[in-house]
Formats: sequence, structure tokens, C-alpha cells
Amino acid sequence: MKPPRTLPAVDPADRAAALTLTPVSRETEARLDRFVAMLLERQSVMNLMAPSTIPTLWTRHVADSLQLLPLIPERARTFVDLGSGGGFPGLVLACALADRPGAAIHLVESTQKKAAFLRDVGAALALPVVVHAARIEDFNRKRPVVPDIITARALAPLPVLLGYVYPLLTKSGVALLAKGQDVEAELTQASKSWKITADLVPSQTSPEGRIVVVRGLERVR
Ligand SMILES: C[S@@+](CC[C@H](N)C(=O)[O-])C[C@H]1O[C@@H](n2cnc3c(N)ncnc32)[C@H](O)[C@@H]1O
Repeated sequence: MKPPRTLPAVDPADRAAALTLTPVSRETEARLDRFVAMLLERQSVMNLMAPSTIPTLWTRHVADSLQLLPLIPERARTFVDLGSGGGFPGLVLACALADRPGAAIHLVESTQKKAAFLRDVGAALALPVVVHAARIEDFNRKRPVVPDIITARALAPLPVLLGYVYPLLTKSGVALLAKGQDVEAELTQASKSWKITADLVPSQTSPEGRIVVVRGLERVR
């Protein structure tokens, strides 16, 4: 087994900036602190995020995930986060929604070690998460839940991502897809195969970032 790596330090000013940008309750803040501590501990033996992003992980990853909250209706209870990796945005949303009665956040992640980490955090923090250590394609074939909200970040280009979202999106469902500077080109490409009903919301954490809020999706024949 490899010895644990030495990691760059988290910048406390970045944590403060993140919590100013996307304020949360004291309870959620405490859960986020514990999640980040577990993330850093596990990052020393496996890659859960790009090491260069560790000093600014609170704005780059935590606030980037929390900014989805205002886009989520109060009635939403069932969430599916596709390709959760180290827990962005799925585990962060679970930290914030832990006190919402009936909330369930399903995290789909095919890498077994990452899925084990997601499970460990869920258990340690008593979060309302269900971890599916599976490929999205297999999860979608079984479709074990009907989500109100589907999320995905840094998973795949839109034409592929929409194929993952399509089997899960109902008439009242919404997909929140975090995208970078290539979003316009990806939308143009995707519109050859899909009729997309969506809004683009500017990211609060990255100048070129956009959240694609998908409310309707039809295949173009
Ligand atoms: C680049 S990472 C992003 C992780 C996280 N969403 C984030 O923003 O930090 C993409 C993750 O999706 C997972 N993934 C990629 N394709 C997948 C698939 N078809 N089914 C399930 N997980 C997948 C990978 O294992 C990886 O953990």
C-alpha cells in the first residue's frame, strides 16, 4: 500500500468566502466541515478531486454545489446525482437537505472505492443518501427511483449527459447540469439529437460556468 500523500493546506479565507457566497445553517456548516475533513483524509490515499483545487476547495467544490439549492423547489424530495465522484454536488446537497423530511439523495458512482467513500460519509454524518455503486446505464435500466431533481457535474459533454438524464426526467422533474465555458457549443451539438427545454443560469463560482436547468427533453428523430 502507498504511504499517505502530503496535501496542500485548505485556505481558511476561501472557506469564509464560500460560506458568504452560499450561506447555510449552523447545522449544515458543521456537517460540511465533517465532510471536508473526511474528504481530505481520504484524498491522502486516493484521488477524489484535483490536488491543485484543495486550497480553494470550499469555493471550487462546496459553494459550487451549494449554489444549486435556490434552483431546487421546496417540494423536491427525491434526488439523483449522476457520477458523484467525491460527493459533488450530491453529498454537499445531502448535508444541506438532511433536515428536509422525506429527502433521499441517490448517488450513482461506478468506481467502487469512491462509492465506498460516499457510503462512509453518509453513515458517519447520518445523511439521507443511498449509494448506488453502479454504472449510470445500469442504474437507468432498473430505474429504481423517480427523481424530482437530477444533478451532474463534470461528468460528460451535454449530448452524452442528456442521454443519461432522459430516462430519469419526468414532466415535473428538473435536471441541474453544471457546465463550463463550452456550454453553448455543447447545446448546439446536443440540439441535433434532442429538443431541449432549458434555461441557462450563470454560475456564482466561475465566470464562464453555467447551470443548465433542463425541464423538458425529447429525442429528435
Ligand atoms: C470527473 S468526475 C466528477 C465527480 C463529481 N461529480 C465532481 O464534480 O467532482 C466523474 C465521475 O463520474 C464517474 N462516472 C463516469 N462515468 C460514469 C458512468 N457511466 N456511470 C457511473 N459513474 C460514472 C467517474 O467514476 C467519476 O467519479
